[in-house]
Amino acid sequence: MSTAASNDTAATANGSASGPGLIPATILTGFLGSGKTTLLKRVLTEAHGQKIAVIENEFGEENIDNDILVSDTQEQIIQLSNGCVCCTIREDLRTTLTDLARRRRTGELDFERVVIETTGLADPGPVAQTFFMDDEIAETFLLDSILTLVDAKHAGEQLDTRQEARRQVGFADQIFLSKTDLVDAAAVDALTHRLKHMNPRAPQRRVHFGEVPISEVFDLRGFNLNAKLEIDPEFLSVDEHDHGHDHDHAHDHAHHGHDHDDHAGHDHAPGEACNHPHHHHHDDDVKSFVFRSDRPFNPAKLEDFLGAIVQVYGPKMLRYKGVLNMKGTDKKVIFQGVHQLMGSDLGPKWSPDEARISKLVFIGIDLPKDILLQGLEGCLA
Ligand SMILES: Nc1nc2c(ncn2[C@@H]2O[C@H](COP(=O)(O)OP(=O)(O)OP(=O)(O)O)[C@@H](O)[C@H]2O)c(=O)[nH]1
Repeated sequence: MSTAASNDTAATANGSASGPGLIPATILTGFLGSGKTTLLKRVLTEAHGQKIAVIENEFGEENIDNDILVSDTQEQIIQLSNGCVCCTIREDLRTTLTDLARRRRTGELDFERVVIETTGLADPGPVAQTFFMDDEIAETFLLDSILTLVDAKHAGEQLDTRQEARRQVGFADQIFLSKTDLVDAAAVDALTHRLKHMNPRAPQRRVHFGEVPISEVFDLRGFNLNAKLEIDPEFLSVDEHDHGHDHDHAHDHAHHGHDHDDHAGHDHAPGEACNHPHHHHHDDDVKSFVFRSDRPFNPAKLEDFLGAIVQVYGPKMLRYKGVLNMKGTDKKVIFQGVHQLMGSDLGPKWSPDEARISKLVFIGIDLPKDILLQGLEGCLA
């Protein structure tokens, strides 16, 4: 069972966490061997002048499932980059973070941000939730984003067979594709497409042996309520009809391929045989869908509905995020959540010439799309 499922905390508003003085934290995740350490090393080398505390999670799979982030068999290495300080402690993540913050306050340690590299088998959900469930952590740290490395060579099989790999994609605020040098362009395209269906809101970027500008790694504010939503509207309109049926390896490729190709811009006549790798369909359990409406929400109804929904489906709701048109305010309401924890924040005003369209994307495991869409429809004013 996933650790996330054991979290039965009631929905909690987390508000905006972007105040000054908060220490930004980045979660670096990705399946075994996907290139996390390679990327981190590059970033630490490139980040001259920045002091970065790195928390390496070397947790066994059993520990992850039994007790979130407590390791009793292996060391947790907290290491500060740029040759500052290295120390080793054996604690859970919360204690580790609290301790880091305390030592920073007392001047014992000096760092500007924290990177947590999770093990390749970790579900990043509980790691992310640590930042919202503990007041002291929430007052000290700001979860900047979850970065997910995806190994272009092995992701196909990993996503087919490993739920952790799919969850890592579902949680991502930013996806980095590694090892694209080992596969052909069509395979990369197919993977990109698949990942986008699983998580339409995470931008994807190829990285060759971790080479990525530091500006694309830090201060993304991907997890932040006032961050802008990165959803490609065109993609999602394709997604709507594309996901109305089960994907199946046995499907007629030419038929389905046509839908995909319309979107991907690869033209071929309907029914024409096509061996483009897009046409290997996957029944990924991590899926996404979008709610959209030009009618405003009734805030009380919406709160009741979502509160009830997360009680039931929270463990399956990896990420949900949206910009809402709420009755009673002329500001955008930015809403997001992870599992049972959700929060909202007032964003900028709708501009006079802008259509006030609510958009809410859900990324989760076998989510009851119809129940959610109909329920949300019922919350409109
Ligand atoms: N060809 C190729 N190899 C890469 C690339 N990025 C990383 N690698 C190699 O992939 C292997 C695994 O990389 P790591 O950075 O150790 O992966 P990791 O995600 O930290 O691995 P775990 O800690 O085991 O989960 C290493 O041999 C890297 O050199 C890439 O873009 N192309």
